[in-house]
Amino acid sequence: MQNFLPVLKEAPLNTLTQSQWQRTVWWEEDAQGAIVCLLDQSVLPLQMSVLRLRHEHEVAEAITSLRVRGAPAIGVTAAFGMALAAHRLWHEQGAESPLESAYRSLMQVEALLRATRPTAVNLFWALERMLACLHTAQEERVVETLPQLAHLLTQEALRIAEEDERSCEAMGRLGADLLQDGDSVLTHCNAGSLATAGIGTALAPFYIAHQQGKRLHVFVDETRPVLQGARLTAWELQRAGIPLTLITDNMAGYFMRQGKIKAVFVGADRVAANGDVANKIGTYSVAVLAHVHHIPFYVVAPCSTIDLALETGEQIPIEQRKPEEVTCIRGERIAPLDVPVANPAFDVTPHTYVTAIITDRGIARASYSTSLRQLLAPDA
Ligand SMILES: CSC[C@H]1O[C@H](OP(=O)(O)O)[C@H](O)[C@@H]1O
Repeated sequence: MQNFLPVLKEAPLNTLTQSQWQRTVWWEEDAQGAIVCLLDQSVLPLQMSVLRLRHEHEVAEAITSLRVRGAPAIGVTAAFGMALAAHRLWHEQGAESPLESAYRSLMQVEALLRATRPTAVNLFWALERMLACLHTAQEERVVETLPQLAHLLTQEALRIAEEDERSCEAMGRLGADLLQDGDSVLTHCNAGSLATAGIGTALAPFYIAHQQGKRLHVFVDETRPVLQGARLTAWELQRAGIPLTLITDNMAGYFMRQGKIKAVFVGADRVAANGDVANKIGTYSVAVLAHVHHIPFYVVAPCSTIDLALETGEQIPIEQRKPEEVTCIRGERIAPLDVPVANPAFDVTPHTYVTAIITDRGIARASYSTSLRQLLAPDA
């Protein structure tokens, strides 16, 4: 059920509670069961629509269709999807339904959610957390009934969401220390509150610096083909009162050469052990341009985005998305019929172009093979 709300300059906040208005993904329960609530990012900024999902298949579709997107946000959403499935089984099969069949069903749900998108490692990190919770419950008989299992999974998913909120704040504070009053910066895609359960990754330093009174100007790459910059980052920054200039992706070099860009801040979908970074397509081009112009290129990513199991970025799977994202804009065709199309959704920036990786546990600098492992060490 979607409730479309007109997006005015300031939408009617009484339509949504202040917290819902700020949030990307959240959890609700009612007499019929549980609900995964999502701000539908596929229709922003022209429409403000809250999706209220009661089935894990709807959650999987929301991730695949980018109604919710952004590495941390899809991890949190998938975790809620696992908990939602447990609540659905409980309400459909009854509180006394045997746990063993529920465990089998939930393993199938995990496989469904795992298959939604291949690049952002947060999705798999969050599902591993939920699987660990499930296996512990099963092997140590932590729970005796399906309602207890549903509650246990819900608490784990809520912890994942709360941890992401805190990690966004931590990255924001560390990143804000790298910003001076009057800085003009550039960002690519959307790595803001819409991409997380908190205030964002790459945009978090801008929000914190703004709160600290530092005057910033943000150049926002529109980020073809899905336009996360034009549609989502511009919307977020405008609502936050942070001055911005929206540019097309092919303008970044022009403004760098004019000396208009002091630093670049981007998010990440997966960081390999050597510091290679997978992020939205076009990030590599921005990184090379920044390198040529001696502009610091910062990656902002929580430790849940770092994949030490992959030695280099060459091993990161790159999602290939449907041609219509390139040949159409909002359903309007802009290219000839049957034209051959390539649509990789991400690229990999070699660590040599990365000035620093700002994480929730600290700032990693080269050599990343050492610094990232130190940050992720259990006793760090
Ligand atoms: C904070 S992660 C944001 C990250 O995710 C985006 O990809 P998508 O919109 O396809 O989910 C993009 O790579 C952002 O940097």
